[in-house]
Amino acid sequence: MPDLSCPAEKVFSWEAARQKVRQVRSEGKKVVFTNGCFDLLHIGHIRYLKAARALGDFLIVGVNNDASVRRLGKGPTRPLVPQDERAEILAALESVDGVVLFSEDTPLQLIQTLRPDVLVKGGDYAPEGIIGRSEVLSWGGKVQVIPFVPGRSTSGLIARILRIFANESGPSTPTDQI
Ligand SMILES: Nc1ncnc2c1ncn2[C@@H]1O[C@H](COP(=O)(O)OP(=O)(O)OP(=O)(O)O)[C@@H](O)[C@H]1O
Ligand SMILES: O=P(O)(O)O[C@@H]1O[C@H]([C@H](O)CO)[C@@H](O)[C@H](O)[C@@H]1O
Repeated sequence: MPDLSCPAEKVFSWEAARQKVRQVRSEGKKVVFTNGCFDLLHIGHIRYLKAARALGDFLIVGVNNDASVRRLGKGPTRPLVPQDERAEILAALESVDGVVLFSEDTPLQLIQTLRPDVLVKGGDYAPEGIIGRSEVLSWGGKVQVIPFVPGRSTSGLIARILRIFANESGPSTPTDQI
């Protein structure tokens, strides 16, 4: 019977992530970095992470810890999914090679620690607004924006669930198409 309580293999401490990235780079491979809250995963996340992975050989994802998400202003009830579960869920994806939690307001310190070759965000960000952009460019890296999957967001998913179950009795028929 597998130990279901064990932490995901691909969830790294900062130091373990730094060493892993150093090993990957020593093998001549390209390290891609992205970051986010990833509270309730949706198809936009999945396609974006798959596209990010295709930009290199090793994709490491920085994930805001719970306190960081709460300071981001996504709402007092966010995140819905606790940090260790958000990290383990992402680590289970084939596209993701490593996950690192960060407690800061931005991933800048983590980016400076890992020094990725490619920094990625989704199309909801303009290139010039991506934290860490100038740093990555300064060491010869690239910054890429992945096209946005329209109509897909965690907050949109939450709003849809609230709309459908507003009267607590839930839908008698599917009244709210995606
Ligand atoms: N629909 C989408 N298509 C492509 N990338 C996306 C999409 N939604 C989010 N992303 C990317 O996923 C990463 C994590 O974003 P985040 O967790 O904030 O998702 P979200 O759906 O926007 O959440 P929320 O609605 O709570 O703000 C970011 O880099 C963001 O650019
Ligand atoms: O999930 P989000 O809200 O897309 O992730 C945020 O991204 C910010 C981004 O990197 C700014 O360029 C980051 O500063 C913030 O901490 C969240 O990770």
